Amino acid sequence: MDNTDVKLLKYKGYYFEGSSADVDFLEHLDDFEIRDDDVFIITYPKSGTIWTQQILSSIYFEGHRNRAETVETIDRVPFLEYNMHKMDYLKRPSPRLFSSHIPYYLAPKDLKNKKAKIIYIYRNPKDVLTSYFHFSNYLVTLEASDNMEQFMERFLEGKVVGSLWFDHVRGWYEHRHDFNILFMMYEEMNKDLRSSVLKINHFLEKELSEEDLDAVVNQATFQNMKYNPQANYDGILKHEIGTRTNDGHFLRKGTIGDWKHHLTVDQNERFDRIFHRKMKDFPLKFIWDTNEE
Ligand SMILES: Nc1ncnc2c1ncn2[C@@H]1O[C@H](COP(=O)(O)O)[C@@H](OP(=O)(O)O)[C@H]1O
Ligand SMILES: CCc1ccc(OS(=O)(=O)O)cc1
Repeated sequence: MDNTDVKLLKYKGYYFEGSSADVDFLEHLDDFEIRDDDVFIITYPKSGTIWTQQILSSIYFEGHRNRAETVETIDRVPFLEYNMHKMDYLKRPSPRLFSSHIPYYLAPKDLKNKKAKIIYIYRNPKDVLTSYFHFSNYLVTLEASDNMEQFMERFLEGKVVGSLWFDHVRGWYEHRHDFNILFMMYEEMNKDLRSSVLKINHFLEKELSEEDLDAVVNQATFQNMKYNPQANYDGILKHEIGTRTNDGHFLRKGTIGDWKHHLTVDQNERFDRIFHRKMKDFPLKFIWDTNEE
């Protein structure tokens, strides 16, 4: 695998995708001016970011609900730390929607005024690992691996964009009282999309007609997103950053438990041992399999 375009940037102990992150911006992130009606999606990579971007922008923008809007997902809900299109975030009209993979300790200090809202999506880490393995081999700026063993090693060391999954999820959860934050589980969204959209809608204090709600849910199904270029970051990934293959999609399988097809028995047992050690006493539950309640 060719890794010549890979750029991993470590800033304050956390790994960013180095070709898109701007160190000057990061240095001022703490003072980034937050508005009360800002909404942030915060995730560890591969946990359902683009899905929630789709849901949020459909809730907020009627044009998007009726498919009249042409702006790409990435420009509707831009990444705070990856300002790909050099937007002036300070001049964006309210309500501003942002996504981010930052850990809790890099959050702008104004976010602690508890008015702006954060939606934190978490996903079982074996599926995160599996999704991330494929995505790292897809995007030219992420380090590709020859096999799962190699990638799993880096994931468990935290030498990937997003750093260590365990620290990210624990960090945000343990500091939840500092923020106005809703925790959503990828697997619950997957099992019951409509209830999840309603939960998000309620948290956002938005009122949508039944018809609008149906449109939001309909546009956020995997089938409807998978072949929609806007819902796959096609513009930015295929034409700006670059991919290692032409036939992939950002949306891959969108299932629960795909890790079972990619981890060996030994790898799975090792993962379990580390998970149980690192997540001991962690109260959020995880769903590992599609049949699990
Ligand atoms: N509508 C949807 N339903 C289910 N999964 C979705 C989805 N939209 C995106 N995903 C999945 O979310 C993962 C990407 O997360 P992120 O946006 O945080 O990088 C991918 O997982 P898979 O690689 O397992 O398919 C992708 O397919
Ligand atoms: C802004 C587009 C983009 C860039 C890099 C990504 O990778 S990761 O999720 O940070 O690993 C995703 C989206």
